Amino acid sequence: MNMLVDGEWRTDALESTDDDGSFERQETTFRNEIRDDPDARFRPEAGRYHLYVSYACPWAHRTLVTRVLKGLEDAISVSVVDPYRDEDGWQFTPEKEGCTPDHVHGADFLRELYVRADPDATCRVTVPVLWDKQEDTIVNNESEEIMRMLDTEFGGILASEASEGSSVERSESDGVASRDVDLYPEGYRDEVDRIIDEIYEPINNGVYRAGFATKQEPYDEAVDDLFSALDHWDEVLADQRYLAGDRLTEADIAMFTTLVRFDNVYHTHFMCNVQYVREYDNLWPYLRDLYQTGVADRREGTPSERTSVAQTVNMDHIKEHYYTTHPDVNPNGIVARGPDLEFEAPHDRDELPGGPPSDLVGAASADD
Ligand SMILES: N[C@@H](CCC(=O)N[C@@H](CS)C(=O)NCC(=O)O)C(=O)O
Repeated sequence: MNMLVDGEWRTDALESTDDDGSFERQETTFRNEIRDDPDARFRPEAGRYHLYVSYACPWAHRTLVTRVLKGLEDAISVSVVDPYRDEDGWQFTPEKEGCTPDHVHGADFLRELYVRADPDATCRVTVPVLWDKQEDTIVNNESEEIMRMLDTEFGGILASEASEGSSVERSESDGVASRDVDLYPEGYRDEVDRIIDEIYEPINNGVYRAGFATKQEPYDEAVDDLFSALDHWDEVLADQRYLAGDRLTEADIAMFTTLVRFDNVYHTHFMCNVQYVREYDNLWPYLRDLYQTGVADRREGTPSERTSVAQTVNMDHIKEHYYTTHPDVNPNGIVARGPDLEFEAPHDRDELPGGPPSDLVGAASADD
């Protein structure tokens, strides 16, 4: 396994699969918080923070979806790494489609930023990374915590942007600023936390447990857990629009980034092939509903190109990453062709109670 040990890049560090063949995910290391509190070390400020992501990574993808739904595109900048990861870890290859330079330091490798933040770092070099340009360090590299911070701590920024002249104009023309989107609403919080926790092991991490298992038994266990959890949520979603009921929440974002990769990658590459998501009666329309959620373009009444969940999905990066980056799983690095999914097809989920927060819209409901 490739990781930093005392600030040095090592390609011979301990394995991530146990003796019994089960995949073990490592703990993340940078766990600071941005808080909307005058005494906090990291305070929400427009232009201060930067996100390092891979479009391929489901964990990083959670932060991108939250950033877009919250309207934080102008407040928090983003750099995108190359989807192909070799022995050198994540790298910046701006010449490649969909990738960017490291806008903050012009680094060649993501690991340089980890060492800059902690010269003695001993950890895996993972995305997402939330970087503080002011203190020149990593705030946090745990997706769930970053998602929560973007969701709950930046309300003041959006409100103040909206009260400035130019932002108000922008707000009226494309709905970017002053957005009423709370993805962790009062009254739903315990349920959202419970669901995020509940789906993590069998679903979000379950696909990896299946794909990286090196023995039959842990693979079987992972696949059983995964599909019983998917069956369960398919049933739940027959009567309610979202995982926590009638409101779109962070729990849906956590589920979305796994489901959207499922049929193209996990089904084949990770051998999660009991069933496709597109064969589920409710999970498949639910996935399309989330994919089509975005900010209303006020002229058209449909999600605008710039600010929708769809715009955060880069299937080319997703497929290239998984199929080419795990030689143990797919030694020849051939990228499986299909399936071609119609994420844009109508979903009829708007017939169920509830809907996206008031400033968001789903494409199918807008057509009605
Ligand atoms: N707990 C982390 C996990 C992030 C993670 O594992 N990211 C993967 C990409 S999908 C990564 O960067 N892996 C590189 C490595 O482990 O060397 C989170 O949720 O943010």
